[in-house]
Amino acid sequence: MSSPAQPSPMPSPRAPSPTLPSPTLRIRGLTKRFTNHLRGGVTRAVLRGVDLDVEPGQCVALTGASGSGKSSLLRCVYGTYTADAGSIHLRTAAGTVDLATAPDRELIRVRRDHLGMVTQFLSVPPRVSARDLVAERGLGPEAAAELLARLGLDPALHGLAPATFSGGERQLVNIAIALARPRPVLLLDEITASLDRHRRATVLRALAERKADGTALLAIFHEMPDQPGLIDRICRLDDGRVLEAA
Ligand SMILES: Nc1ncnc2c1ncn2[C@@H]1O[C@H](COP(=O)(O)OP(=O)(O)OP(=O)(O)O)[C@@H](O)[C@H]1O
Repeated sequence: MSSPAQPSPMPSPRAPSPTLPSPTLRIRGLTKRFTNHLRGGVTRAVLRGVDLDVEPGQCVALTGASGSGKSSLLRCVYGTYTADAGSIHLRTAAGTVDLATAPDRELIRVRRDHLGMVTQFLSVPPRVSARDLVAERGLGPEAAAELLARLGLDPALHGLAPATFSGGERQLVNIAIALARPRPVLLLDEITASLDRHRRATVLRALAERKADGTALLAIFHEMPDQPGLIDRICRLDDGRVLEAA
């Protein structure tokens, strides 16, 4: 696979859009317990009253030991896991919704228009090309190919379905799908872990651009990226709570 093209210059950071209410994401008292039914219903509290705000145009990096609950926190925000207690207010120009209690139909609408999540796993229908998967998000085929190329996916792969792609190639498709439709909040779960150094830098630059456009980012990183201007705050999950680390 060829090396990615020389990156286009980063846009100068702009102030967050004044039309977006602040904070975009306000989490209060978020609690999540898991019950092991194979062990007599023993319960383990993973999140024990998480408080966290993410402002428009801000990137909050989430760290913490393995198993500290970082992915669980993101999954609660995205609605994959239901919260046991607490609130997760997502504020957009269209209004505020509590993701902790929103009905499924509302969650689906919020995900489409306001809240994206990228994980390390690509789940896509078979026999649909990488370009079409990205284009389907409203971009059109040319812009989809441009985005994929910019992220560093070899153009020879654009017309192929990602089923046979390498881990890193699949991840680039995953990221392109998430970036294809701009949404005010992006949840990112270790999205650069399978990428080489060049592509990691390219993806981090693309995230910094989204941030400069006002997108709020809540991102799990095991290794803190050194992309200038990307990370505004580092928060650590410890004993089920979020501590401000920097
Ligand atoms: N669906 C689930 N059912 C039961 N336990 C779960 C579930 N999801 C997560 N856990 C447990 O919750 C704890 C936190 O897991 P989580 O994946 O959120 O941690 P993490 O901080 O993201 O870890 P890592 O850095 O290793 O990815 C772990 O002990 C995990 O086993």
